[in-house]
Amino acid sequence: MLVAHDLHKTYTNVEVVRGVELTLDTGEVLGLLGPNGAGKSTTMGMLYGMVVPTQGFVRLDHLDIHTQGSLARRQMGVVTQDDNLDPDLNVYENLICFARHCRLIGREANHRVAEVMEQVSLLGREKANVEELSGGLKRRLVLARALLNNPKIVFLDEPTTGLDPDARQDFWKLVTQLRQAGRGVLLTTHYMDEAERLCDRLLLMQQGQIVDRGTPAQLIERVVGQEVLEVEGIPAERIEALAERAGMWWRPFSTGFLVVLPSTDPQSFFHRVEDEQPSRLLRRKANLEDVFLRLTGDRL
Ligand SMILES: Nc1ncnc2c1ncn2[C@@H]1O[C@H](COP(=O)(O)OP(=O)(O)OP(=O)(O)O)[C@@H](O)[C@H]1O
Repeated sequence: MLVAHDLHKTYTNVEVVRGVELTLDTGEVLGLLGPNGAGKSTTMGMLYGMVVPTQGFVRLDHLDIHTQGSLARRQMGVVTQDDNLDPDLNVYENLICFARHCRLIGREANHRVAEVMEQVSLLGREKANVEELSGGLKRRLVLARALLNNPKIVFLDEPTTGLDPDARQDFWKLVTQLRQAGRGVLLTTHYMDEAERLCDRLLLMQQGQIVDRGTPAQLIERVVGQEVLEVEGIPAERIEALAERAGMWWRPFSTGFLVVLPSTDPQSFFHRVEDEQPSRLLRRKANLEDVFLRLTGDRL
């Protein structure tokens, strides 16, 4: 449905996005992950037509985003990083104003506003002032606004940043419902649990380029492996020696180290580390955060 080919963006001689290729289908959640400044928001901006690419193109079905932008954008909903709601208007007024922008008027507009409010569980709060809403409710209102034009694709740029765990889970349910309703969702997030839980496929970005892609499970298995150890209380040289003898990747992690367990005979390796008498030793399944640490050397 959405296709981006060879996208580049240069700002004042610095190429911040370099050769991005991606597709997004109906009923699919695609995650765009990467450290701060990797180029995720710029890429997203090019996908929904707010940032003009220096090179490359984006198509939604047969519409070119940059030459047929207004037609294409009618099929898109965008939740940006900032809430950008009008603080002088209440919840209902924020939605009805945007409905007009989507060319909805009269009863049709009222009907659609009621529908999206129900969809994001905001019914009953029509008269609430935007400033009175919690962070989670504001995010739901921004999502409701993005859904007014019944978009095929919804762009969510770090939608749950700053939300408490309950509000994040509420938002996750809404994203799952969007997927079930057959919409394509493009999501950026710094929360690896969120990406693992919600996304069908992931693209990992670093310094403007996509450095790896796959399902969460594929990336974890391919980039890290099945299991890792979190180790504290032994010298770096010992971990280095053990890891290098087994040919396994390791790195400093929190107040200790992270080391990958070999897939053949992981138990022996575990015992060798245990014999060093660490003050803390945790054996656990590898996760997306480990993938990220391995690929970028950074935390998200
Ligand atoms: N309008 C602009 N003018 C100049 N440079 C810009 C502009 N917008 C973004 N950049 C630069 O492009 C690079 C990529 O920024 P972008 O916001 O796309 O990264 P990001 O991966 O979304 O980061 P974050 O996770 O912090 O949101 C950064 O170095 C940023 O400073």
